[in-house]
Amino acid sequence: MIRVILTDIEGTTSSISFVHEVLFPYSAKHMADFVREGEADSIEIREQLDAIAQTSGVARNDIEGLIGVLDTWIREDRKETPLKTLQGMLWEQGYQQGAFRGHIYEDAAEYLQRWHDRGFRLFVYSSGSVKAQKLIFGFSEAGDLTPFFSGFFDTRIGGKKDPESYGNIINELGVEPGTVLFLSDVEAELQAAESAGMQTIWLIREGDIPETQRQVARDFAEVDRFLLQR
Ligand SMILES: CSCCC(=O)C(=O)COP(=O)(O)O
Ligand SMILES: [Mg+2]
Repeated sequence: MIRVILTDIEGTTSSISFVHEVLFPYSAKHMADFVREGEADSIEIREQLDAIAQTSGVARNDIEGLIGVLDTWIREDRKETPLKTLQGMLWEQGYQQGAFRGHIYEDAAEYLQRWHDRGFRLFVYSSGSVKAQKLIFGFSEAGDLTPFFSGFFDTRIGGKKDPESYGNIINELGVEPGTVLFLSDVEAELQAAESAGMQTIWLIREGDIPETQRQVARDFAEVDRFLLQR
């Protein structure tokens, strides 16, 4: 019996193109000034720079070198927690200034509401920081969807391809693993969630559906059919 739905964002509730063609370019454009201008006043920015220096080996006092690391990580789509934290802080400005609104597929917005109303507990697990998750759903094209969610998980709980991360989430939720349905467009994430005992559905929103033993859905309406059969 499914009681909890845990969802990925990019490629699942929201288009890959919104993340890669709107959010990532915005962070690439504004990151250097954001870090240079914010460092003196913001402990949170300084903490991320400490972590970047540690991971990269670039000297902590070499701000331009650390900005270079951030640029590379954005280009390479690295899921490094300090990058994700800084991106969330930056995107907050973009959402608040109306530079963009969060893309959520219509079916995702509709079924998140329906599932919430039917008593499922909804959670997000994304590489984007919890702040970034609350922003994309809070400033979405469909309005503020954050009230539908009971909680948010990001890379601080672990990487999305690591089975241990899903075990950590299960411990936090205090539920039986088999009562959790994880939705994602990335097979390695589904594999990791299954290793921890979760049920999974592979969202394939575009392109051909490959030969697979996995439960596959084109959209959240198809996920709902699966839920109704259970
Ligand atoms: C929270 S919106 C930005 C998503 C993001 O930064 C990212 O890296 C995508 O990660 P996901 O785990 O949602 O595929
Ligand atoms: Mg994804």
